[in-house]
Amino acid sequence: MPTLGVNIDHIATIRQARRTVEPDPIAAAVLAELAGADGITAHLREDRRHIQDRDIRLLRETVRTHLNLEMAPTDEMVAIALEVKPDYVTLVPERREEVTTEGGLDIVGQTERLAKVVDRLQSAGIPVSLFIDAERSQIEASAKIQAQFIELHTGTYAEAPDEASRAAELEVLTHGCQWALSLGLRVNAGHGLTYWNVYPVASIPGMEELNIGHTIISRAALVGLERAVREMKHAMRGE
Ligand SMILES: CC(=O)[C@@H](O)[C@H](O)COP(=O)(O)O
Ligand SMILES: NCC(=O)COP(=O)(O)O
Repeated sequence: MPTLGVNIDHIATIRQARRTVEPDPIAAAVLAELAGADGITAHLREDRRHIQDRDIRLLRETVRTHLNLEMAPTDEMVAIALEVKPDYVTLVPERREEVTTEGGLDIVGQTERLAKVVDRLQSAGIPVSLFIDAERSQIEASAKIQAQFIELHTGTYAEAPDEASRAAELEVLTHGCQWALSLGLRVNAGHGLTYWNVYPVASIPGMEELNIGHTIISRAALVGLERAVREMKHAMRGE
């Protein structure tokens, strides 16, 4: 059964709605860990729409499980990662006008550039995960540039319009995970997972960590963060 990385971006979304100081993502990370989160994920976006640089620096000081910094593969973000030293970095695609991440990073189309970013981070002792679609070519390219992890984009699975297409997407994720493991990659997954769709993905053999945010924070707004995290841990076990 995979571990749970709680993405606290949307605690910061609520704070930024008023450009104020609450709710504090740092407090949210503490509560999430107390409730059983195995890791904390935070996405420092180029436009700082939610997580701020201050949040990342304080999370580094306070997270007791492990800190996953999601970021675009830019010089600015690499410099921040090298300074803060998260437990691992997940490289994700970003477009300023996107509402949320729309797909996986194109490793095949920018292999040389991303190889340099992966090397800079991993040479500094920061393992790198590449957020990709479960396509064989992207998985092979990720192994070629020697990333330690991939994170399979589960958005297409999550947004599947019916049971048949969802089952087909689950097969794609399962085969992608198996292929990645055969190439020596470690495998995480995330994006769009909810209490209702998480169990089949959590059941994929070899899946190491699921990064889940929006659905947990949405439930936390109604029942509290500790309960929302505990219920996600149960949902991942099919309970
Ligand atoms: C890569 C991914 O799917 C998420 O981890 C990402 O953080 C989504 O971006 P927002 O949190 O800004 O929606
Ligand atoms: N990488 C996925 C993540 O961290 C959270 O995505 P979501 O659950 O907020 O869609």
